[in-house]
Amino acid sequence: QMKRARWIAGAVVALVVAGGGVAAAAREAPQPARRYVTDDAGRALILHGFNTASSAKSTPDGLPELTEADVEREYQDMGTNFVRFLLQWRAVEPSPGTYDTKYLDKVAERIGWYRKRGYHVMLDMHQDLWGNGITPSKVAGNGAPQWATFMDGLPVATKLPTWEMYYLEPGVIRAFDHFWNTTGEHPELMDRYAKAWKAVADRFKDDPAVIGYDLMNEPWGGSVQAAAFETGPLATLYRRSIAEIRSVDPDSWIFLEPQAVGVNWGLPSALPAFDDPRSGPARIAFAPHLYPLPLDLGDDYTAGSKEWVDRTLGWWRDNILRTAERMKAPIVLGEFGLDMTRPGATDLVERILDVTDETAMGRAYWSRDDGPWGPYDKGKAGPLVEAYARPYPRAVGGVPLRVVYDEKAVKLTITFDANETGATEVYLPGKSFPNGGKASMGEATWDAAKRVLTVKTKTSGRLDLVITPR
Ligand SMILES: CN(C)c1ccc(C(=O)NC[C@H]2N[C@H](CO)[C@@H](O)[C@@H]2O)cc1
Repeated sequence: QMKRARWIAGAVVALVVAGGGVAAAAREAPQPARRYVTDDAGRALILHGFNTASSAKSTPDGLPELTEADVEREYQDMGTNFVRFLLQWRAVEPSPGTYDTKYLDKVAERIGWYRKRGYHVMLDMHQDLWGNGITPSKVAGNGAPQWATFMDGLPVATKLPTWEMYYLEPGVIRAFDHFWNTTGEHPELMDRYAKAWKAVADRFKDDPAVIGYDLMNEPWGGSVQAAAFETGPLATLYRRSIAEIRSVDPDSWIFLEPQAVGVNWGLPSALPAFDDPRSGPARIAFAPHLYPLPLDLGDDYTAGSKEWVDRTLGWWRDNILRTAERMKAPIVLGEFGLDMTRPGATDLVERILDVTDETAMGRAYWSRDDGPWGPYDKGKAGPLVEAYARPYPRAVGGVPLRVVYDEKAVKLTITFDANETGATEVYLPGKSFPNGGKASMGEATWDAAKRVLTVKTKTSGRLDLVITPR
């Protein structure tokens, strides 16, 4: 019966998505704008990594279960260069206006493990369902501290068939309504959140590994939804947080997410453009998530439903590009992922990696945790390791136009408009590039320990840099 109910719900939502998709398809398919998150030298970065880690949602200290050896293994196996590192507001600010420097020290220690290996760290103020305090037994929810949780005695079930349904519980809606000031009774909460970001930015503004801040994970508007939410209270929170961050940190990138519901599946976001009060070009990026609806409804990326998934991927791509164009922002796909034991899972990961390559998006897989979704399950490498260990340009000395990896020919082609920002660095996995790689132009240096080929090319003109095995 439950499955039937889910199907009916899914059919309704699929019609909405189809409607959205048809409407979107009726318009000109948008082209990637070739905007990138850049490093201090101005090189375009292709961010390729994981969310680390979901375990942070429930650990008492709000830190992910992670060792430096885990970071080393990830680098050796997959050559990633990026991590979306989960923070918890409850740990940053255990009581109003008091910031836990010991927690931030422990975060800094973990960032150090990534810094040693050349990673870029995006700090994610993570929440799901508001906070751990939405149920007395803490069975669901993470992120917000207890002192910021006001449910006015409204009920929250202690057992629901799926975790997402907690978002509809009266007590959870009320907690969000107070935070967004929809009730008008707690205007201080948004300000506290923005100032918590100021405290984090003040701590990490000079850390060369910290690329920036993902202001809120999968925002949920409570009683206010869709465009009213994204252009209303969500935009207000982002503007206030940007101002607080920029009051101490002029240079880190700021990553803004749309609302999760609908947009994760392919519906358009109404997120507006945001000013960046820094001297120099804006450093504000758009950071959506991608979870194809047919998979959320229990389908696999196989047989008949593969076509549907590909259609929703097309709508998602077009709508994300339209929002990024409105924002004049580069795109980092903050989350995508699935149970890697499902049929077609590896094909879907490879398809999504191709979409991000074609559209200049960074990407962080959900998630690094041990288990059937992750690269390792009970410590054993699964199919995701090979799929994720693909050759890619970590940094490009110019503006990339196309990145195409021809697996059969073992050939990576990077087309870019060269500039004077520096050399291009390419990660080459051991499986297809056992002895490293060679470049079709410029001066190439192979670092066998890091498995990185650094290519000094001309600093002007449109170049087609082709990398093949040495
Ligand atoms: C009803 N709402 C608001 C809702 C429903 C479903 C998701 C979701 O699947 N999210 C995908 C993944 N992202 C989180 C972590 O950010 C994971 O726990 C989810 O699997 C989000 C929100």
